[in-house]
Amino acid sequence: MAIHLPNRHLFIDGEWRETVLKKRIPVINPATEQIIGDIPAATAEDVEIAVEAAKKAFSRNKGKDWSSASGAYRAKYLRAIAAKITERKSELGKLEAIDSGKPLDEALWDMDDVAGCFEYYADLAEGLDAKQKAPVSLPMETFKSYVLKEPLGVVALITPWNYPLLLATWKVAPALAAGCTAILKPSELASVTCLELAEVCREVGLPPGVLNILTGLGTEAGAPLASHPHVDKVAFTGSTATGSRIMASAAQMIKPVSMELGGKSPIIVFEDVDLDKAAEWTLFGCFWTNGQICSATSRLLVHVSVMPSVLNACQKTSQPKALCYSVRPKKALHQNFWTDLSNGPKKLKSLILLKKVAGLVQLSVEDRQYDKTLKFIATAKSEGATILSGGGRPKHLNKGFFVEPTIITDVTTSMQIWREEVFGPVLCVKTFSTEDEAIELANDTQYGLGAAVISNDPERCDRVAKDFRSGIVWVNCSQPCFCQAPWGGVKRSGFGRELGEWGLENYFSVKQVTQYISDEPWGWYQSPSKL
Ligand SMILES: NC(=O)C1=CN([C@@H]2O[C@H](COP(=O)(O)OP(=O)(O)OC[C@H]3O[C@@H](n4cnc5c(N)ncnc54)[C@H](O)[C@@H]3O)[C@@H](O)[C@H]2O)C=CC1
Ligand SMILES: N=C(N)NCCCC(=O)O
Ligand code: NA
Repeated sequence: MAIHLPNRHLFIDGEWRETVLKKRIPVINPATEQIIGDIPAATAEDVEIAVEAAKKAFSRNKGKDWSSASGAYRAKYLRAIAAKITERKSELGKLEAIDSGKPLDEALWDMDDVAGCFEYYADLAEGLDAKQKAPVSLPMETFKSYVLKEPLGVVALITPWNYPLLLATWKVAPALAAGCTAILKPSELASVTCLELAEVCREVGLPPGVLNILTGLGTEAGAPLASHPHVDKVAFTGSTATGSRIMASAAQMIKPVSMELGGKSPIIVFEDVDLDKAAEWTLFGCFWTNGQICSATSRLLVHVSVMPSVLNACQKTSQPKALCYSVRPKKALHQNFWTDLSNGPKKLKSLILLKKVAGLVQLSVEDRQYDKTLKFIATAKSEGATILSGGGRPKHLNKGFFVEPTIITDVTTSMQIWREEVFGPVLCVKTFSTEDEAIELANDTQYGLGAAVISNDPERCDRVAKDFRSGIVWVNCSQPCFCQAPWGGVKRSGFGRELGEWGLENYFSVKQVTQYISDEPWGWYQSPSKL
């Protein structure tokens, strides 16, 4: 049962609109390497029209139609969007799977998270009105002060391909809840579900121009959007290199940005653990979503006394027949589980599917995720590391951008595999003997997004959680993510926090209103009437 890819245009000012230059980008199913459709390729010309639409929508009817309407009013649209996503969950999940290459059940899980995130920000939007005019206590009785939280304006939301609709939602939902109007630019490698979000917005009657969705290349659509003078803020998730480029262009206009960038996150496994649990979280932490998560715990630090048994358990668990690194109920594997790939790699949990760019998209070989991952593995080998398991393309699959889950040992801290983000299913392993040594190795990175500790000693977990230099810490788990809790990094993993109430603050400007409430003259000058 093949799934039909809808033919879409750009979504601007509440309507489908063909790109000015009529350019399109092919959509490739990474499981089959086949072109299964195409998406619009916006350019600066389209950006101009979309930004204008968002600007008008922000101030339409003096803001009463959106930006200064009540939070409760905006919440209704967010709830309607959530309901439509839920209604279309199975179709959207399939589209996400064939576009991004993630297993179908993971894509379906993402759709639940998308709907949940819209609902969550609807709740926060409803709470906004009561929180306005929050008083600020001042040290002088003759003054009174309060705070107004106002939407920042037109915001550009630029997102990557690993969680196409979910990471878009992490930005769209709070931006709209706050009263901003937005232009979303998803990744050219996976935009299909974001275009379906456009259709959802159209169906629920979101006021025109409130959310515009432009698909296209980073350089052709993303760059002119980020640098547009009428864009008041850029919220970005993606590579550190692109984040740096966007910051440089935003600096020209003193434009605020928030940055969710890469990572090389550690997971520390102490000697006091249950081996099965430790192995499962280690594998899930690095191999879930094909290892393509910015927070993947891709550096395993394991106590020297349990290293052989932990690795043994990991190797056993990552064999196709002992599939058990999903947090959901385990499913039996079909013997020929990789043969039906037409709907996406739905049963592939042990074989990891990677994205690759081909066709009309002009990117260098280095940017191709599949080649890049194999190159990382080859470099690790040439630098003297040992490929303990995996390390290549699965022999029985000759189509599709598949790479085996790979575990690498004999790693030193100067090796590329220790220092650089792979964004693929590659785990590198080092041992430690003391807690101090574990922390030092964990923090030996220019990144600081996630970090995990696995131990049965709660005090040790507390100490380690404090010592990690990261924005996210997982204790006795790795990767679970709740939209109520803050998400973001330190160091070169970026700054600013998404999700939770922090995610909403991203889209506000805070205005102080200070009032002089005394009847007495201020008294700095003599009263003119008394001169
Ligand atoms: N932190 C994360 O969640 C992610 C990290 N990455 C890392 O980035 C590497 C490369 O992946 P890419 O998809 O190429 O990431 P990328 O950073 O190039 O792409 C992310 C988004 O930025 C846009 N973009 C690219 N160049 C731009 C520019 N000059 N101005 C404005 N927007 C621009 C892209 O079109 C896409 O929408 C991966 O191998 C991985 O290491 C990739 C995706 C997500
Ligand atoms: N849905 C979960 N658990 N995580 C999403 C992480 C997305 C990221 O790479 O930024
Ligand atoms: Na794709």
